[in-house]
Amino acid sequence: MSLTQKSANKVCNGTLTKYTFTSSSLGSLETSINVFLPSSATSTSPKPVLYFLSGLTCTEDNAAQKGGFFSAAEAEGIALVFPDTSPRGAGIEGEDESYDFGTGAGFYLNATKSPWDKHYKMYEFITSELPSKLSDLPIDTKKASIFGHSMGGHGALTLYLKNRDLYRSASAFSPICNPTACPWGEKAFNGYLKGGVEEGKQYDATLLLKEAKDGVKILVDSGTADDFYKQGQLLPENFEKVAKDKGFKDVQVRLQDGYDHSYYFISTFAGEHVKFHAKFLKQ
Ligand SMILES: N[C@@H](CCC(=O)N[C@@H](CSC=O)C(=O)NCC(=O)O)C(=O)O
Repeated sequence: MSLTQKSANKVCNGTLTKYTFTSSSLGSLETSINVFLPSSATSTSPKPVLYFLSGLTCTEDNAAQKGGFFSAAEAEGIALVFPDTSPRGAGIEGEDESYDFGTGAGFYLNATKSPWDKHYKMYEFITSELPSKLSDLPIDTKKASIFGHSMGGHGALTLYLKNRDLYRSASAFSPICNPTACPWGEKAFNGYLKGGVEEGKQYDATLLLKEAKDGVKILVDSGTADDFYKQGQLLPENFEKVAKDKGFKDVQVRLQDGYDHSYYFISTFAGEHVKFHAKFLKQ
């Protein structure tokens, strides 16, 4: 087993375990994940998995500690995996200077610009290396879905739309829906990608949805009192317009009255999101 266990806590009758391992995708840096296993998970009854991608400044702990996902995951018999949001300790100059680039802000892409391209490969990490690391756990990684928050919502939507064979459904809380058209996305793509925003189009959920074949299963929730929404960082209206234009019946974009960008919002709708994915994971 290449996972090193750091802690384990019983929660909602299941178990949350923190593991570390050395990641090849992230240039041989150590990374940490939290894994929730429902009490029904056994080697003879492995459970489907729902990956949660967190937002800017987060580690693997924010959503585990504040998301409120465990009760629904236990009831549905679904494992949850919470990875970190970037490599840590790459030693790149400027890596820790801002909250929205570098450490804690990997943007779930594969960097192509030096010096970021050696370590900042969160796309490869989540889609390929992470599932392989779960092989000794009672998890059926062939039954997988993905969700996330803000930058992690962008990650969930784009990884799903680019890998319909890997994930059955995607959902997101306050996602960055159209990163080629907002300041956070422009900064990330210009910083990590040789081709800048043009190269970043391959990581833009609204643009990917335009090219998607029908059958997409997506739930998006954003709050009307979210300052980042008001500043035009999230642009759910652009994503919704494409879904409507394409006639995608299984794409829901909901604006929730009075909710902000915080984990209070996420925890309010956490159970609904887990149940949304359970429909597809248990088919
Ligand atoms: N200036 C703030 C911005 C950081 C922030 O709000 N991060 C959000 C995600 S934003 C989009 O990806 C977050 O989830 N924060 C952690 C939390 O536990 O709430 C700052 O630097 O804090």
